[in-house]
Amino acid sequence: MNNAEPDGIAVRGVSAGYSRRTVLHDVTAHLPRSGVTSLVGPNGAGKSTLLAVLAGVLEPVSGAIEGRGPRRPAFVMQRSAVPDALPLTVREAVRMGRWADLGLWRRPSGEDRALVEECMERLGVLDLAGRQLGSLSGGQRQRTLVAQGLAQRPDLLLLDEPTAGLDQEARGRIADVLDGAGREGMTVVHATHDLDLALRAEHCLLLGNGRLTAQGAPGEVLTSEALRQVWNVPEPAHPGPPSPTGR
Ligand SMILES: Nc1ncnc2c1ncn2[C@@H]1O[C@H](COP(=O)(O)OP(=O)(O)OP(=O)(O)O)[C@@H](O)[C@H]1O
Repeated sequence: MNNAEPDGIAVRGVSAGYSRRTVLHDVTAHLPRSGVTSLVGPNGAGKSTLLAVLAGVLEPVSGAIEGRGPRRPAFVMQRSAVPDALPLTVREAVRMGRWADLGLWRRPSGEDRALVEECMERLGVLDLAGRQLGSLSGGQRQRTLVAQGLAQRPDLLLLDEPTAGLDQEARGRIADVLDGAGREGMTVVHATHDLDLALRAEHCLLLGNGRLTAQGAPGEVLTSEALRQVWNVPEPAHPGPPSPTGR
């Protein structure tokens, strides 16, 4: 399935922004192929902007992305970016994930239909297949959007805060699905404020103020010292509670 460069995806000196405002500055990073990378950083650090550049929907001002592979990346946006009133059922929304491969005229094959059912099943929304998106809870809608991303069978699966506002069970299910997608050969990149999810990834990029602060194994990158620095939190006068990484 995965036709990206064997070494993964290279982000080379990427600067990007909106109108004349540059918000991402000279980011050089490596995203390992067939695995999960988490993007961590405070609000406004540039995580969504980097995802948009990786997705190819935002042209960088300078620099380049190499090794994305020939297939169009799948970009699962924050569920708040999807209008509530979209008149679609869950099954129709997940089916839309097949559109890029089908083109305008080809009807979905049995294989396409089976893939749609499988993706709904993996995200636990099969029993909601006939429900309108607008009638779902936030977590159910989020799981539907992830199912739509998976149904695209991308080389590169990008997700913006896929577990935001979800309960423990739904977070665990999405984390399992992302791990599975990585094992199946997809390169998965997600922006998150969920440190547990970030720590489950194979690789992690820490962004602060539009710049890459650190990259590597999440347990090495997400130290309490590094998190304090990018979040601009002063050193505690007395030793505080241990960080999630225990470092
Ligand atoms: N469409 C846009 N037009 C103009 N500025 C934008 C746009 N999207 C984001 N920005 C600005 O770019 C900067 C980086 O935003 P971005 O959404 O990439 O950060 P983030 O790390 O994803 O934040 P969060 O954790 O809050 O989602 C912010 O200062 C933001 O205000």
